[in-house]
Amino acid sequence: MDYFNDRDGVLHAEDVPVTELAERFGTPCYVYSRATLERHWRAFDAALGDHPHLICYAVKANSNLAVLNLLARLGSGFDVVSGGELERVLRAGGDPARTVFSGVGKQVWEMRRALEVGIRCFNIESGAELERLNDVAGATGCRAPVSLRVNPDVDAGTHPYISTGLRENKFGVDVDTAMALYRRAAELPHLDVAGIDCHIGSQLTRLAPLRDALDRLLDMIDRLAAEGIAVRHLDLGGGLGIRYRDETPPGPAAYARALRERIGDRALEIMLEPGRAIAGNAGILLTRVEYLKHTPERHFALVDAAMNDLIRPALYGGWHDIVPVVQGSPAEMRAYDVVGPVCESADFLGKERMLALTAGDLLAVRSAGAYGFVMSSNYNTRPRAAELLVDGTQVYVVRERENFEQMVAGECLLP
Ligand SMILES: Cc1ncc(COP(=O)(O)O)c(C=O)c1O
Ligand SMILES: N[C@@H](CCCC[NH3+])C(=O)O
Repeated sequence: MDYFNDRDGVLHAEDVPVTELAERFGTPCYVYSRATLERHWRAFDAALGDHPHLICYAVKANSNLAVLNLLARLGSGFDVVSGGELERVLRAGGDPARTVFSGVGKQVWEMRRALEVGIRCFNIESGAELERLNDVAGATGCRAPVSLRVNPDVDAGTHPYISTGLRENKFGVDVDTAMALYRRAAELPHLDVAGIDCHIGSQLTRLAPLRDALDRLLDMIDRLAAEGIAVRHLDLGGGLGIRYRDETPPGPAAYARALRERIGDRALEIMLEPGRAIAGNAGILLTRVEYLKHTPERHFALVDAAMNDLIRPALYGGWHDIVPVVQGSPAEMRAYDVVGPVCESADFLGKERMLALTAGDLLAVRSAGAYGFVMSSNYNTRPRAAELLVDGTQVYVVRERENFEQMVAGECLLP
């Protein structure tokens, strides 16, 4: 079931014609489907069934407060990577006791704040960070729950920019270093060894690398137990891919089966940090064709969304389906490069897409719910787009389009 689908030749977001959204709220804008977000979150939760578990949605994928709030209401946990994301979770009604803190560069203020609100666990990525957290916790008069993020050196088979579990990546620590750091953590007075963690990359389309990583972690868990260091949870991070084009990634059910099989009867709570798999296909970017431009080399559709709105095509060569909102155009079908107004040749949303277009047509860029708005910027002093959330026939403006004053707020002229 796709909650973005054609009805009578018009793309709908749940029960609302997307044409109506464009008319009422303008373009470009992001449109999210509440039903899709819920269905995806519940699929993870159901897949782990009665095994003790916590789904910590990766806030970075889509951090809109309304999105976080609806997941919090389902009972979701959260994975944050900054003090800012932690504040978003709190503002959205998320439970700090279900929140884990990942990331290689946690600052003292971020650690302090996370301790103050009582987060579930710090995913520690280096020896220096471990020592710093012990000091901060000591000064705060508490014990900090920790996991070590293991870099298992497995090839996740994804784009190099979003691969994180290889030795050359900055993330986590190798197995031997992690073993030594666990011994150190067990000695430090202000740390509580709670779990073990890894995250090998994003947009994974095969289970094999996840299984390999899991096997390495389970082996470590058994060795640590033999040394008297008991970890209570196993956090395998996020990473499950989605279908942008023709990928066939494993779903949460297959993933959970593989996990439970291998974990066997070890008393381990399972944590997962899915981001893209929950939000990616729950959103579209709506844009309008401003001009058509035909050159001897190419046909261009110049649209009102750009790389500042959706940077994935420019940054990773990310492929997003681009579909007309209204079917049945009489215009000639051509291979269009769909490009924005930004002054960069990397400013494209898609290349050589077969489309029948007329200026003024609406297009939907699909699979834009994750790493879309959150990676947007004001480059070329373009306002960041509005975000809408559709729930059946209801439409909520969950973030207004920026105005010029907001874009220059905090800047000043020289005296
Ligand atoms: C530590 C961590 N957890 C979770 C995620 C979420 O990943 P994804 O959106 O691929 O599920 C990421 C991003 O890749 C991450 O770095
Ligand atoms: N921003 C990336 C994913 C990054 C994952 C971050 N750990 C993307 O759009 O594919």
